[in-house]
Amino acid sequence: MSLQQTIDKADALIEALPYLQAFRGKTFLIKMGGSAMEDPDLVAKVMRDIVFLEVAGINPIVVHGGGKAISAAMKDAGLEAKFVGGFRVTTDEAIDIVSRVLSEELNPGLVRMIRDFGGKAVGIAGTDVFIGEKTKGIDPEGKRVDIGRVGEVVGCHLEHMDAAHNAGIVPVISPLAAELATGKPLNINADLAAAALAKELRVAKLVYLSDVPGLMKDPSDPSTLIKSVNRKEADELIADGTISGGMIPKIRSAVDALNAGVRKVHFVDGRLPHALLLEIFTDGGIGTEVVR
Ligand SMILES: Nc1ncnc2c1ncn2[C@@H]1O[C@H](COP(=O)(O)OP(=O)(O)O)[C@@H](O)[C@H]1O
Ligand SMILES: CC(=O)N[C@@H](CCC(=O)OP(=O)(O)O)C(=O)O
Repeated sequence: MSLQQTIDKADALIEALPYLQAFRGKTFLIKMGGSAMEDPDLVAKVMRDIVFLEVAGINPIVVHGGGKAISAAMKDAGLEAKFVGGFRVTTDEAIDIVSRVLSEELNPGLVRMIRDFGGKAVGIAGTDVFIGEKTKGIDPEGKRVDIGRVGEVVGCHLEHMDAAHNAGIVPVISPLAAELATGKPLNINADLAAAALAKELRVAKLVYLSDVPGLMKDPSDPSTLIKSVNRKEADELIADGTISGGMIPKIRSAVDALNAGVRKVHFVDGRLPHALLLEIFTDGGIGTEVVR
């Protein structure tokens, strides 16, 4: 490596200086999408970036998804994965699979990775954090239909979170809620779970890691990345059909979180090495920022 290359490395650290100064002591909520969790090597790189944030004095909280892994496990069990309005139809049989995949496979895997990089992490079942109520799905004709054990978040218990925070441990939370009426588990869309907690904690940043470079005018063309969007523009992009599928709950909950006082929301490609650090610590960023 030439001397100049070595100096460039130090420049990168200096570019991060104002951000490190601004963010020390702040809480960031990072939603790790299931679509970015397929390759364990790439997931491990994200977890290493999270350890970096923690060492830099930021309090990262991870809420993870797992839609793809749940669908695969359902298929193995001979069940068909069906979605209504972006929510998984979750029968009594399916909720057991959802709970198992999230709590016994994906959640401990993320915790282990953080620990492997010398970080401290604790897995927290979403049922110990989120209080939920059953919700209906909206079918393509706009009708409300029963979709089983699916919920929306109506409140959060923060005791486990506070304990983790005070001990300097990264909480890793699954997207399940305990039903208010029965205490039984409800399946929660992970984007909504992340936004609910971000709102409750009024975090400085909410970051969605997914499998696309960010919000795009044409989802099949990365050169159409939208670098920055405000709440009004986001609504227009939903109305004109630019935003569809899994991006709808993300952008809706982003706007919701901003309305509730969250400072900034980011959409970043979780498969790109160091995307999280590049978005947070460089002047240009690399994904989409959603601002008020
Ligand atoms: N305008 C858009 N820009 C980017 N992605 C979009 C857009 N509209 C729809 N999408 C889709 O949203 C998907 C991300 O949502 P989802 O699959 O639910 O991810 P995750 O598992 O990370 O929550 C992308 O893979 C893409 O196909
Ligand atoms: C109700 C509902 O749809 N829950 C989601 C929970 C996981 C999730 O949201 O995962 P991603 O972030 O990978 O999409 C599901 O069962 O797929």
